[in-house]
Amino acid sequence: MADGIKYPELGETLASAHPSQATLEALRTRRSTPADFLTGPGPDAEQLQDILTIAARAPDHRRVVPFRFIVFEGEARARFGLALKEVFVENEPEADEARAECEGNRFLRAPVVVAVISSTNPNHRTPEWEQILTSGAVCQNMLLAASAYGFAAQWLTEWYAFDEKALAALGLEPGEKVAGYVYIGTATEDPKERGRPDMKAIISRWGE
Ligand SMILES: Cc1cc2nc3c(=O)[nH]c(=O)nc-3n(C[C@H](O)[C@H](O)[C@H](O)COP(=O)(O)O)c2cc1C
Repeated sequence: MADGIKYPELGETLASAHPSQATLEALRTRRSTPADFLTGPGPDAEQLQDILTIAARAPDHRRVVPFRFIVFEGEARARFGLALKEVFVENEPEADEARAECEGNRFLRAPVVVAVISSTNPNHRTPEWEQILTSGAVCQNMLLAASAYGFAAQWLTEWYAFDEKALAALGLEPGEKVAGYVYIGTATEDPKERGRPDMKAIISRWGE
């Protein structure tokens, strides 16, 4: 646990709400930063531990904990990249070397990459659908915690979240899936606002 960071004890009474204009403003203006626009520094060990601990507080029906994290830092990013490159070349033997090199460098785009693994228990009383949703909430919590620490981030899947050989290289157990690779670092360029949902189109009031 990071020095000075206090996590609640089991059974401790907690605030039922956290009124904060700063939080509202951060949520109103939240944006992902594309991985290509990330660089160092990234979170240090204590910050990352806290970011992961916050992410793991996502809503989780009956505390199944249907997720786990695989962290990529330092030279592990390049080492995993070699495995990705190998899979890519096997899948696309016609592709040129520059493209293969690019695939091998994917994890080098950010100082820290966290693979959020959806690891559901299909035999549990909690429907698997709910367990899957928890992993999405974990990823979003991670983005918000990273942002509150001053880091930029992006939640990606890309092809290597779905390729069987890439998943084997990642070390997934049967039935596990990648909910996302969360790239965390410092933005080289601030993002611009993108289109947002037409709220009128997505809100209805039942019975009206
Ligand atoms: C499960 C999931 C997977 C995603 N995978 C990709 C991806 O592979 N490539 C990509 O460009 N964006 C991907 N995105 C979208 C980005 O994370 C991001 O949401 C998008 O760039 C819009 O930016 P915003 O978060 O600021 O709205 C994914 C989002 C989710 C929720």
